[in-house]
Amino acid sequence: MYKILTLNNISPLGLQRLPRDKYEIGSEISQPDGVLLRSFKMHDMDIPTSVKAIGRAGAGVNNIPVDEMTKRGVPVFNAPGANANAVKELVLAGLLMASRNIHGAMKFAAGIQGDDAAVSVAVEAGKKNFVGSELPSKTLGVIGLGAIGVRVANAALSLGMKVVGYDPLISVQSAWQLSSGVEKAVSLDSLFSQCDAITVHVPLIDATRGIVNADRLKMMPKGGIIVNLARGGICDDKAVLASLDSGHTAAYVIDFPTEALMKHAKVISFPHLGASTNEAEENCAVMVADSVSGFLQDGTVTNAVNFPEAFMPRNSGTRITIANANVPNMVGQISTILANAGLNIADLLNKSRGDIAYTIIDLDGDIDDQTLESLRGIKGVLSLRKLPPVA
Ligand SMILES: NC(=O)C1=CN([C@@H]2O[C@H](COP(=O)(O)OP(=O)(O)OC[C@H]3O[C@@H](n4cnc5c(N)ncnc54)[C@H](O)[C@@H]3O)[C@@H](O)[C@H]2O)C=CC1
Ligand SMILES: O=C(O)CCC(=O)C(=O)O
Repeated sequence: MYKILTLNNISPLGLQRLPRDKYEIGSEISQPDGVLLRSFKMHDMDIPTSVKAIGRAGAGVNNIPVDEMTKRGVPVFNAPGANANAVKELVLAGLLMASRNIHGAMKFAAGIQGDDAAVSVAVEAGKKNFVGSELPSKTLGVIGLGAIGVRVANAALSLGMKVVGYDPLISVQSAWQLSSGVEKAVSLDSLFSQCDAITVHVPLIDATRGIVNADRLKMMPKGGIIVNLARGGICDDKAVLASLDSGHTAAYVIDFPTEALMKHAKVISFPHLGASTNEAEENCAVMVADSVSGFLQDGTVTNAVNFPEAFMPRNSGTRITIANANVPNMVGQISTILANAGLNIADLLNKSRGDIAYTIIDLDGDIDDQTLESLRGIKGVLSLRKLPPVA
């Protein structure tokens, strides 16, 4: 029986992928084998040593101590692209809300008092204060062309906008999916200087913290719109507020409001709503539950942010999996110990990613505790698991 601790509500469709004859699931589970979460902040949590896998039902993993888990040899899985359409739709909504002053106009309309005739007079008199502008005459800058950025860029093109993108680390897959109509910015500064609206779709990491800052906001034409549905911290909120106050920036759409942001008339705040659709919640939960169960039951690795992809079909024997530092002669040391124990390797897969390597070995016969301890004793081994033969 595997024990799964849930730190947030996970869509039942995902939890159904973990059958109850094999999985005990709950929010109060002790000594869990796996953890499933969404935005719960794990940095201050004492993560039990029983944890073998963590599954983030979403994209961003800045709420998880990934480096610490890597040192423990614990994979952290996410659900790449599973909520991208949901975020794209809210970005487009935010862009339209800002460019058509929908937010202020709705507040005005909700505040009108009186009978039908009075309402009609107030509506016609008040609407001049909310004149907006249309998207086709505008240039959108998209920073980060991954699962979400590509969808936003392509959708904005189809709405008639000119689109400029920036992503020095763009993946081959994203490059294939990106419309050829999206122009490439040579630098962030160049993107800011040519865009009327800018939307960020990068992870929050040291390199992206504060990339929307006072100097770059000044490079934008007057009346610009900033959309941040990625993470608080990617935009320097103080600089954005100052630019809104000066009248240079027209609107800020944010999915991570703070007290100061929420009070501001030119800020459109959403309550971290980007991925909150039934479809996205189900997609994310299913994808990550499958990754976690694949790892717990078979040692396979799909969509981990800190482990290499690793898949080897299961034979009927005992399987061992080893995560170790990516240094020379690890496989040599492992196979020597197995040979000395009289164990034959039926199948072996060894993959690496950066500083970490991961090995799956199917054995003819069982492996005893002493041999397992010898393997654990190899310098550089981070974690080792023995998976019983498939029933
Ligand atoms: N508001 C919400 O509910 C949601 C927010 N997000 C946020 O959006 C972010 C992006 O999500 P996805 O597009 O799914 O991730 P992704 O991993 O598919 O794309 C991220 C892109 O950012 C690029 N990138 C990384 N560093 C960069 C840099 N310094 N400059 C420019 N580009 C850089 C990468 O090359 C990659 O193409 C997530 O990390 C998360 O923080 C994601 C889903 C929901
Ligand atoms: O689970 C959520 O609602 C948040 C989604 C998110 O921020 C992400 O996937 O990075």
